[in-house]
Amino acid sequence: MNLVNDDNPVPQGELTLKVLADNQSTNHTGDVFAGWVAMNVDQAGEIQARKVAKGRVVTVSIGAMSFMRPVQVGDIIGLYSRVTEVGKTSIRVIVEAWIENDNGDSVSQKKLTETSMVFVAVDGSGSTQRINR
Ligand SMILES: CCCCCCCCCCCCCCCC(=O)SCCNC(=O)CCNC(=O)[C@H](O)C(C)(C)COP(=O)(O)OP(=O)(O)OC[C@H]1O[C@@H](n2cnc3c(N)ncnc32)[C@H](O)[C@@H]1OP(=O)(O)O
Repeated sequence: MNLVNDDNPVPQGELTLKVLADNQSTNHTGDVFAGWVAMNVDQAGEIQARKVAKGRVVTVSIGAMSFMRPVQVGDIIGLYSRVTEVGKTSIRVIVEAWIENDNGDSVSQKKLTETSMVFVAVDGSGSTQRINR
């Protein structure tokens, strides 16, 4: 499966999180750094996985991420997520990040990145927890 592509012109999944790239998202040259995007992708995936686990989850795996375009300070990033598999204790979530800017008349959406993540349901002490379905 080719996870990173522009074949789908609209985001797939549920809008889970919206974040604004600000001055704290940049490196010393003023560019928004990939780690900031990855952190927000991780958070969106966690929010979606928690709904299934009905409790605490931890990230056990993050797939490859390619960044298809630069992010500018002031850009709004929409994080869309969908659950694709639920195991005994694990939840696979695909997260897409889109640059979404609203100029008042129209909203432009450009895909930034996409990845597949696996979260594991855990209890308060961090031990795996079976998911009740
Ligand atoms: C300039 C630079 C700036 C940088 C700027 C900062 C950058 C910013 C980047 C941020 C990017 C975000 C990055 C956040 C990433 C953290 O937050 S990392 C820290 C959070 N994660 C953790 O702490 C998890 C640590 N791992 C663990 O505690 C244990 O491995 C776990 C998750 C409890 C699992 O324990 P285990 O004994 O392996 O359990 P086991 O029964 O074998 O497996 C449980 C389930 O997981 C599945 N599983 C296990 N391993 C895997 C795997 N590798 N793949 C898929 N499934 C797996 C199993 O198949 C099983 O599934 P089910 O059949 O039960 O459904």
